[in-house]
This record gives sequence, C-alpha cells and structure tokens, in this order.
Amino acid sequence: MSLSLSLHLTPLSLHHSSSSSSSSTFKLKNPSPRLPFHFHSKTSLEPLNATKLPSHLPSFKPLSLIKPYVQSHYKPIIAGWLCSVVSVFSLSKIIPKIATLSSNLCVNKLKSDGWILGVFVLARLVATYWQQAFLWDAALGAVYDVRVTVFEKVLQRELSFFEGVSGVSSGDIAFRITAEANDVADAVYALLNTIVPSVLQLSAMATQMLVISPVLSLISALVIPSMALVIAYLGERLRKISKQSHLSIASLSAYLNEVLPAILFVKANNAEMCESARFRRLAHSDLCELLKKRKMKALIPQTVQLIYFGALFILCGGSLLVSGGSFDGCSLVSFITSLVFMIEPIQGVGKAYNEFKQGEPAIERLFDLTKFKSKMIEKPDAVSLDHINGDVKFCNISFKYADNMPLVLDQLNLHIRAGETVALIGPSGGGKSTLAKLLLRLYDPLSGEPSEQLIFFMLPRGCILVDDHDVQNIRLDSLRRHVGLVSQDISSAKKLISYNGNLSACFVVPYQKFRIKGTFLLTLFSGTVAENIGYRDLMTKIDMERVEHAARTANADEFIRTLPQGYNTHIGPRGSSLSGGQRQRLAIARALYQNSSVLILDEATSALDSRCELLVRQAVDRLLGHHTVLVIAHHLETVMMAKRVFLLDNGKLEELNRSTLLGSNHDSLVSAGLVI
Ligand SMILES: Nc1ncnc2c1ncn2[C@@H]1O[C@H](COP(=O)(O)OP(=O)(O)OP(=O)(O)O)[C@@H](O)[C@H]1O
Repeated sequence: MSLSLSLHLTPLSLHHSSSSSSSSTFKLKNPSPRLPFHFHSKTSLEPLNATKLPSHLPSFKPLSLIKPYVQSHYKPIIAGWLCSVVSVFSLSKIIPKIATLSSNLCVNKLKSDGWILGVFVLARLVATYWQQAFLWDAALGAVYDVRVTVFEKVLQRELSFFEGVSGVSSGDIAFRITAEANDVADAVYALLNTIVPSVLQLSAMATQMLVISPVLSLISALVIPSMALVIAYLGERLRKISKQSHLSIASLSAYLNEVLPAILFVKANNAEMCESARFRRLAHSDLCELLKKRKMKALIPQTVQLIYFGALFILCGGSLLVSGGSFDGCSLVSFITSLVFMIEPIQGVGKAYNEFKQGEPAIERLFDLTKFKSKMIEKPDAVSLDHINGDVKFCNISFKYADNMPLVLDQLNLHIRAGETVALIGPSGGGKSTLAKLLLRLYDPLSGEPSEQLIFFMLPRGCILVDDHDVQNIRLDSLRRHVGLVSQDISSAKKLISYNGNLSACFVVPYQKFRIKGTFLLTLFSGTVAENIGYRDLMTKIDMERVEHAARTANADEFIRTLPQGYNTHIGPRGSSLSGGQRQRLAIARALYQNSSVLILDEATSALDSRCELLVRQAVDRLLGHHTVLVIAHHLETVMMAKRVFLLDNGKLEELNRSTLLGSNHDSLVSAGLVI
C-alpha cells in the first residue's frame, strides 16, 4: 500500500512542484532587486527607498486593498466558480460509476456504461480547465488594474518623491509594479481557487469515500511512464511560453526604468496621459503572455488526468480478460480516486495559504506607492492661459529642499522680459537647475520676508510670475505647455546615470547630484525620430510637416534623411543609436516643434567636433530668436549670445558685465562653471 501511495502521488507532486517552482522563480528573482532595500535599511542611508511595513497591521488589510479590483472582475470569477461546480459534480458521478463498473465487471456492462463515464470524465476535465482559466483571467485582470492605478499615481507624485535623500529609486518602483505585482496575481488566484472549488471538492470527496483498496501498485507503475512522456512534452511547451512571458515582463520593466528617471521631462511636457497609454500597452501584452502561461499550466494536470483515466479503463478491461471476473475492481478504483481527489484540494488549500502569505507584502508595497498627500496643490480657480508673451519675474525667491537643508536660493530677484535671452552661469551646485525647476513649478518656493520692492508693488511673498500671473494661479498643464525644457547633453547623462548604482550605496550627496543631473538631461525615449521630435503630440497626432520644419531649422533634417527609415527610424533606448551632436540637434528640433513661449535651455557640456558644434550653435541661435530663453550656459560663445548674463552662486544672483567676462582670465571663467 505504501508503494502504491507514493507512486500515485508522483503525478500530483510533479504538478504541484512545477507550480511551486514557478513561485520559487519569483522568490529567486526577489532577493537581488530587493538587496539594496535591505542593505539601506541597515545603514544610515535607510530612507533612500525604504517603505517599511508596520508589523501591527491587521491581516485583512491587504485583502481590503485588493478587494475592489478583484470584485470588478466578478464575471470571470462567477464563471470559474460555476465551472468548479460542474467539475465537482462530474467527479461525484465518476467515482460511484467506476466503483459500480468495477464491482460488476463484464464486457457488456463496460460497453453500456463506459460512454456515460467518458462523458463525465470529459466534462470534469473541460470544466476544471475553464475554472482555472477564468480564475486566472480574473486574478491577472485585477492585477492589471492595480498596476495601471499604481503607475498613474506614481506619475502624479511630486518630483521630491523621486529625488533627494528620501527619494524612492525608479528600480524599486519598477520592481514593485512588475515582479511583485505577479506575486499579487498568484495570491489572488490562490484565494479564488480555494474559496469555492477546493472546499466544494473536499466536501464532495468526503461523502464519496466508501471503500479503500490497497492493491494498486502495478497500475501506478504502468501509468507513470506515459504520464512522464506527456509531462515532458507539455513541459517543453510551457518552457517556451514562459520564456515569452519573461520577455514581456522584461520589456515592461525596461520601459519603467527608462521613463521614471525622466519623470521631470514627462511632467514638464504634460505627458502623464501619454505615458500612461504606453504603459497600458506594454502591461496588456504582459497580461496576454502571462495568461497563456497560466492556461498552459492549467492544461497539464488535466491532460495527465485524462491519461490516468484512460489507462484505468484499459487496465480494467485487461484485468477482466485475464482474471475472468475474479479481480476486485471496486476496491481498486475507489482507492485511487478517493486518494487522488482528496489530496488535491487539501494541497490546494495549503498552497493558497502560502501564496497569499507571499503576496501580502507585495500588495502592501504596491499600495504604498499610491498613498500620498500632494504639496503642489492646483487651485480650483487656477487659470488656463491660451497664449503668453513670455515675461518672467522671480520675486524674492528663497528655496531649500528640506527643512534641515541649507538654502539653495536666497531671496533671489530676476526679471526676464518677453523675447529676451538671459544666460545663467555659476559653479556646480550653485542652484541653476533648481531655479529652472521652480519655473516649471516642480517645487514651490519658500515664502520669504517681503522685500521693500514687493511691498511697493503689492505682490505676494516669494512668487514667480509669468505674464504677471503667479504660477501658483496657473493650471499646471497650461504652465508646462508654455514653459518648455530643452536639454541637449544626453550623452553625458548616460555616463552620469551609469554611476548611480555604485555611488548610491556610498555617498549621499554625489548620488543626488548625479540623479538630478541625469533627470534633467535624459530626455530621448526609445521610439522613432518623428515621435521624439513630436513628443508633445504623441497622444493626439504628430504633425509631420511641423516635425520636418523643426528638424530643418535645427540642422537635423540632413542626418535624419540618411537614417534607414528617415523620420520613422527607431533611435534605440534613450536615443543610443545617435551621436552626441545628433541627439543635441534632435532635442533642439523638439523644442522648436513644441513652440513654447518660454524656454529653459540646459546647454550641453560635452565637447563636439567643430562642424557639429557649428551646426548645433546655429540651431541654438535660431531657437533663441523667437522665445524668452533662460539658458543654463556652459560655453562662453553661448553666454555671448545672451543679452544679459547672471552668475548664480551660493543662492545669490549677480549680474555680470559681458565685456568684463570676455576679458576674464581662464581660472575665473572655470570657477563660473564655463567649459573653456
Ligand atoms: N532633490 C534634491 N534634494 C536635495 N538636495 C538637492 C536636490 N536637488 C539639488 N539639490 C542640492 O541643491 C543644490 C543646487 O543644485 P542644482 O542642481 O540646482 O545646482 P546646479 O547649479 O544646477 O549645478 P550643476 O551645474 O552641477 O548642474 C546642490 O547642493 C544640490 O546638491
């Protein structure tokens, strides 16, 4: 009996070990991306991306978080549960039928009742397959909704969530939304599959178990090789499907790692909607691949059972012929069926418990991303401006990133007239990028003491005015439509970004520095040339005439036409298939396409060859002519293009005389942040 028991467990344990190996794949994947999380939690860098789970949380909390998403997929859930009723009902008919057949074993009886049994067996297999397929559909659909909601919330979060000492790393966010969301799907499926199907089967089997026969080892030994062959074949197919599924999850993760570091640019271009749509597309393709995989995993045990029952029939017939009716068929069948079908739901309940326990922290970490209270409040009566002239005033602006940090900008005043170009120079860390972020209202300035001048003009404390409208009274999408961010130096951004991982573990300040710089510069996305230039219209329709006109003005048309598919050529991740100078001209073409009245131009620091430099400079020159431009300048030639030049150092602004600058010595130019 013990031999027979162990042999019969084999197919089931294979099935379960295969599914548990799938969960162990998730578990194996977890440690490495989570490593920095654990590492930081033991050091003074703890707040970098730690989202701790309070230990006192009641255990039903993850359930209540996920419940509305699961409930919205009630149709496949009900369908799955109805299938489970059919499946258990068929099983409850199969067992007595087999018992009756085997106790009254004769060829005529087998012929007359065999087909009824066959119908029930088939009904059971088909119903179980659809039960699992429907329940996976519901579980994955619910997790797809959770992913979309969480990602949309992440896009709405303020820049401070991604930057600085307590900023959450984009890799961590990507991991939560991809791999950990899959853990949630496993947990949801396990729950759905246990609540009704397992409980139903357990109770049905308890009433069906009447007689147990121990003489089954021979039958098991004959059935196992054919099962092993089928499992090997289907296992190979499952491997291929799983590979596809891993590829789709990898693309999703790669996309997130690309778009999240560029969150500043996405926000500055009002591209939240567009990115959400791109995310949906990739997440949906992952949903399809994963569903295929899950369906395959559901098919394997049903096929195994089909062989199992087929073999049982043949053996019953065989034993009838050999023994001439003396074989105790009733004990044989009762033993196998009761054993198998009692073990299955019991294992199911245990597995569901494990899966849910694994999924709980994943649910918490995912929903942690959605919990926030925005500091950047858009007033209900905020105005949307159709057109602006481009007059910009910084009035008494003070700013620091956190209460315990030093002032980055200290009571700064600056008036840029419409159509004027102003160059901002200064040492690294002087606050130039910070000033640009305030203009885009990615942060709000502190409210400082009102200066005499402000009191005279009856202006509020610490404000930024665009065409005399306080930016806090303008709708965010309207402001960012009229204030464009142009960054050119994408090549150096790549170098800086690549330092991120190593430096983050060692130095806090350089890490922020590099991240901020990277965020500012990394602005080309994988996609075609046209999509990159017409980025702002990705959600609507890119105007190809305007794209080509912008490219011609930016001296980019010539090289674009030499690309294999011209404007429809894919430029690789972050524009990696283009040279530094080509990327710069593409960035300028995009700015021209956007046609914002106010431009923040973050000038390239990298050296280009002289022809390329000339092309880029010509393009910048054309850009300057028609907009109000605040250029963060690194080259003396660019500084000379501006009408006025300001030095930003230690949070203070000082206007410089252009002619004095020309006569300055090498050292003083370098200390002002200029590349000579
Ligand atoms: N998100 C942030 N959290 C905390 N500190 C920050 C953050 N962003 C910038 N800082 C700090 O604010 C200061 C000004 O940074 P900012 O990036 O504005 O300088 P910058 O003049 O643009 O420098 P560079 O020319 O090197 O880009 C630096 O000391 C920097 O470390």
